[in-house]
Amino acid sequence: MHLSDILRAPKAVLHDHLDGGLRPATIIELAGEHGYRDLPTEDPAALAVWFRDAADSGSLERYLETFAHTCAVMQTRAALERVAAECAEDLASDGVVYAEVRYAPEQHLERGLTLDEVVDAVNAGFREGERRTGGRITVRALLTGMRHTDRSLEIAELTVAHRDRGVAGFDIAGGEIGNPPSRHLPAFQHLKQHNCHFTIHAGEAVGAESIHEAVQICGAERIGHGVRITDDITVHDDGTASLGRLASYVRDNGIALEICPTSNLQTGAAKDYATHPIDLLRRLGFRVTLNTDNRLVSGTTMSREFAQMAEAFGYGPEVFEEFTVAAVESAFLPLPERRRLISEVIRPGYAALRQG
Ligand SMILES: O=c1[nH]cnc2c1ncn2[C@@H]1O[C@H](CO)[C@@H](O)[C@H]1O
Ligand SMILES: [Zn+2]
Repeated sequence: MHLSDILRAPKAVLHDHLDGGLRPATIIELAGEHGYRDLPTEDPAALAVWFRDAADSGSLERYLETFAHTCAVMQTRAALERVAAECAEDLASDGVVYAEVRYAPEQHLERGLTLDEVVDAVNAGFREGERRTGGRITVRALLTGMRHTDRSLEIAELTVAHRDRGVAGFDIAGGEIGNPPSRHLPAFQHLKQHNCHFTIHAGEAVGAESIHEAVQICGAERIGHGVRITDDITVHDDGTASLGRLASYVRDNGIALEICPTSNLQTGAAKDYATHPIDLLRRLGFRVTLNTDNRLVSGTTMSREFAQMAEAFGYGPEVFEEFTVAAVESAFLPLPERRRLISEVIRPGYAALRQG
């Protein structure tokens, strides 16, 4: 598949962090405005390389340290609006037609904004970005609770309060080791009580037990990463595979896995593209979606993830159409909107690609 076709293909991303995807030049400008002096360099190209290299350590904790610089410059209404608008523009120019973009409101309070003001600012930025692209993209926010802090219930309440106004669901993120999903059970119970959507980062730095908690104790509808579901899958010498009870449950219930290959290589959740579990999971019938995680920190785009997977596994447009349809089917959007996106945007887009 040619890069131009990959760029043109309609894409949907369910797992993309707002604070992991800033334009390097914007970080530098905002740092100037905020009086933030701790950036490792003031050259945009060098800054992009710095993020990717610093995050490429094989450890999730080290990967997450780089976010101190992006969060530092996302502390005012104007900065949040700008970053969100640019995020929508950048995704749209990469061919993304639907995006769920997540961030942790609690990380943007250093200069006096309230949680509600943070959410309003980011939403205003997304609306502005959608408008600038002429409506080529629809963006929804997911609000993230940080797993090492104690604000998840508050963020779950914030999610319920802002739903139907640009916020589609909730997530927890941050260091997985020592902070299991069950630690945030009250947040998930609140969301369930209010019929609200949520996904959980699980099975990235910790194995299947984290996914078990996320799905069976907390009730996650989707799993962020989830690659370590392979702990519960045995691949035999003849290439066949046996699934344990948890893997079967996740597959048979169509629980979407928000897979982010490049990020996994940086954090050590996977060894290389060629042996990334995405292909095994897809062949076994899991609901696989392909995602960026952090466009700046992982030095990637949706098109780049597609291209890496095309190279590693020979995927063509059929597989990318399958991933995209799976993503939209698992989106936290009302069903008629999901169906409309699939029948009016995704299917025709891939049909046009096949006709050349
Ligand atoms: O792959 C990941 N695993 C766990 N946490 C992450 C990942 N990527 C980003 N964040 C965390 O989510 C916060 C809100 O967006 C970021 O600040 C970062 O700390
Ligand atoms: Zn993530």
